[in-house]
Amino acid sequence: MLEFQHVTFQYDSEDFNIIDDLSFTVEPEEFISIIGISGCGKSTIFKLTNGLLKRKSGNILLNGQDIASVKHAAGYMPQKDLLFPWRTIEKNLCLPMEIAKVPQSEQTQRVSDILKEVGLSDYAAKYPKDLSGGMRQRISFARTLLTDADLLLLDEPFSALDALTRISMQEWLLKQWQHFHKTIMFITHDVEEAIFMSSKIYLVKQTPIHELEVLKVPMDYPRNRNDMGRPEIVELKEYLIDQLRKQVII
Ligand SMILES: Nc1ncnc2c1ncn2[C@@H]1O[C@H](COP(=O)(O)OP(=O)(O)OP(=O)(O)O)[C@@H](O)[C@H]1O
Repeated sequence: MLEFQHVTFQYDSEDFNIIDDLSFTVEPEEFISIIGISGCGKSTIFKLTNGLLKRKSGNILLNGQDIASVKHAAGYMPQKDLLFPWRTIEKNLCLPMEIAKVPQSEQTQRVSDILKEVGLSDYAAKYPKDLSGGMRQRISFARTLLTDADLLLLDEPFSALDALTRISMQEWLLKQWQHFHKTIMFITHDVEEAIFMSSKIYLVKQTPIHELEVLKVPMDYPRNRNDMGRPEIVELKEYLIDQLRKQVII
């Protein structure tokens, strides 16, 4: 379980706490989405979770331990795939293991296994430019899995994809989540995407972020897009849009 306990954070260049006494929990193996308007501090929550930023006060615990002391605590997948264009897909996937000095034979085996899992075995020797946007995001997700973290932080991973690829990637990611039993925290601006993917939505209602409103999505897995038209889902969608719209300054 991930626990934020009274966490406060301030950027050096700002004169206020962007995260202000924030507490919340995420249960193991859940798929949750964080939604909020642009610039409200969603990515800051991720950067505090993966240790890129240091909190001013409070605790961030993973299964009861200070997250900073947990090995391979969180895997991070950014919006852009960040694959090196001069490295093959296999070599891109090996990179974190090269840094961790994992033996070569183990690297090759693990990359071969993960490529099979994500359905891209035929692309090991190709370069990122040979892959579509959706395929590159699948590779990027595979690289996040290779961190061995149980908690995956996915920061708007599908925002640059066209609408149809995005829909198939959503379905693909849900299958991966169910297969690998990871805890996923997912940032998106897209209310429908958040509802379709998540068991719970964590809504940012104000900046500085003092609390997150947690809304349960009343749909079972596996998800069916036809259920998106059910009255309680439409009601949830309208509530979320309404809450976000209130905060947008035009
Ligand atoms: N390194 C930094 N130094 C100072 N301020 C920063 C820094 N990084 C982000 N901010 C500010 O903190 C606020 C929150 O940023 P953050 O990236 O967490 O928001 P976000 O909700 O993820 O935004 P978006 O949805 O647009 O990606 C923004 O106003 C941003 O300008």
